[in-house]
Amino acid sequence: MTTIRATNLHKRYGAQPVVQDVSFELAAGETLVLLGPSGCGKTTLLKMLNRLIEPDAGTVEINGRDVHAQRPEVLRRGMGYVIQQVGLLPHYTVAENIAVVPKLLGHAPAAIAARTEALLTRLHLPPARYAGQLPHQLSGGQQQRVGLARALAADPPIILMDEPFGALDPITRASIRREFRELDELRSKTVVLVTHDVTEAFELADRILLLDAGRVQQMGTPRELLFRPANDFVRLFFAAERLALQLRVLTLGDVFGEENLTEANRTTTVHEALEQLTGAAADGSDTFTVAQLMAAFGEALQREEDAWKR
Ligand SMILES: Nc1ncnc2c1ncn2[C@@H]1O[C@H](COP(=O)(O)OP(=O)(O)OP(=O)(O)O)[C@@H](O)[C@H]1O
Repeated sequence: MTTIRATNLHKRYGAQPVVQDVSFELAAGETLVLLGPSGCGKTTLLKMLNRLIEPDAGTVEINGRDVHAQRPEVLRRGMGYVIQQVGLLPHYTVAENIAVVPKLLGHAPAAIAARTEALLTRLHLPPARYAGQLPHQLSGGQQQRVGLARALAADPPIILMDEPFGALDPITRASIRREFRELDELRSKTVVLVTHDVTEAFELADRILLLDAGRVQQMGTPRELLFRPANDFVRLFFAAERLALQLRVLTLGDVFGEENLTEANRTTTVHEALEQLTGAAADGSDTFTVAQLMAAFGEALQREEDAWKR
């Protein structure tokens, strides 16, 4: 089922077109990453989805209803929103910050408390320690987790995220990204996430919408963008990190053949497998070595490139 449908969106500021004729459809449960260079219109496009910005032309429908037919504040309560600056209320505790939207929606206090506890636990912020703290007592990564908990608190079916990990150092960023991927809570949600970080896009996206100067250059799976770029812009955009991205796109199933693997292993990416083989937790019980993996990866890449050429 289509959850979000954007049709022929246009936006200009003065003479500068910022979003030009953008259309896309998103199914329930999909994660779409809006990717592109600085100033290409990602944030503007995201904000059109919850009416923080109104388009000059074009429509946005959520579950078949034009967002223009809905009051912005009602629309926004149904869509979680996470931004880089987090925007926690400084004089409210972590728990109070998370409860803002459920309270507005009139949820019962006991239900709100239970939900807050569950979310904090799942996001590795033990409630006994963190629920009563103020935002300034938390690290940037912890604040970002609270921002995510707040967006999830009222269990909205759609979550919009604008550079949610942008303010974090690279190590915290990678670990929060991993938690984010593994959060059951998010699996069923429709997520639209803005980033200019190519690796982040490849790790999180079901599909990527790559923009340049307000225009869609290509929309597709990470694999499609990497192996079947629609134009030179797309090809060059990924050129510098091509190998790292190929490691993230190809799975053990692609490399060794699905029939040779357990179900759990098939969808492990080559990148993850390399981390496991070389990381601190490696216990020597693996059925292949780094050298075997890299050789098979090289062959799989060749097969992939040949397949797209045909
Ligand atoms: N309120 C505004 N008035 C005038 N120009 C604006 C306004 N908001 C955005 N712009 C311009 O529109 C263009 C797109 O901005 P937008 O924030 O959507 O880009 P972005 O892709 O999200 O960029 P970044 O990755 O740097 O955040 C930029 O050139 C920006 O300067």
